[in-house]
Amino acid sequence: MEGHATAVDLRDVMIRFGEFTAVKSMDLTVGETEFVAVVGPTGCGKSTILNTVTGLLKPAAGDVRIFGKPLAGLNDQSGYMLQQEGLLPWKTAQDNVGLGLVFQGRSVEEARERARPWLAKVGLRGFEERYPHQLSGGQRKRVAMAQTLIMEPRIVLMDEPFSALDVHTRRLMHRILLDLWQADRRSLIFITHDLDEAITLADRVVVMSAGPASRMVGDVRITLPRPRDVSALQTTDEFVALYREIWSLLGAEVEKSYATQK
Ligand SMILES: Nc1ncnc2c1ncn2[C@@H]1O[C@H](COP(=O)(O)OP(=O)(O)OP(=O)(O)O)[C@@H](O)[C@H]1O
Repeated sequence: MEGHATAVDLRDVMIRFGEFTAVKSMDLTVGETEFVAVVGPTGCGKSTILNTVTGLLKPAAGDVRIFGKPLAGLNDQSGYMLQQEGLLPWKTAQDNVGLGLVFQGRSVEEARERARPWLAKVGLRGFEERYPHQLSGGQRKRVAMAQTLIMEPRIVLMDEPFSALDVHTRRLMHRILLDLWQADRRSLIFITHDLDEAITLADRVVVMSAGPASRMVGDVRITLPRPRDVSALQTTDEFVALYREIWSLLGAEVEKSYATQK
């Protein structure tokens, strides 16, 4: 594992909703500068795992440690970016980016001051005064990304953040995310259905089995050198070999999941 310290350490975690066992036994470790993607069939418990890392869900069994300490209550070291970006429609891009700072008690002026360079970092200089409905889907995602990262969480959690975007915009988002992450490496857990996306971005791809009662079935190190050229990468022999290796694990689980949902 990369990174000197372990940021997230889930050991034999079981998550239940009443009588329903969503996750039977999950082990997941993520280093403090490591980018880990989690893939698995629909309903296997990927979001459930992220919610466990945030402290929103309590495991029925097992251990959750954040930077070595057992997680009690909410994880105040994590920042969460969801699939639905949740921008406030009545606030401008810069006020949406600064929202977390205002919640923390900073003045609106200070929040705006600090939001502006973040908008520039995600390529939205000049868009400060736009409202969410005046932005494209990809631009709204960039605002949401800045809104998460401005808080400088030590652990960044992303739940299918780009799944609603077209393939070109998604690739642009990959480039922006990798540039930001490489400039200031954090522990990052990225949930996706898209194996190309997982391999393009991550240091490791963790594969979960079909649910219910899912578990980890694979943990593959992505040896592709960084910095990565997201447009050229996917046709390289190394990428294709990694895709095959991981799909040999994931494909079987996806088939199982189809079989139970027919
Ligand atoms: N609050 C809840 N109450 C009951 N069951 C739940 C709850 N939240 C999730 N589940 C169930 O737990 C399982 C895992 O859900 P989760 O949303 O984590 O899956 P996922 O892998 O993120 O799915 P997808 O890929 O479709 O987004 C599913 O069977 C889901 O129906």
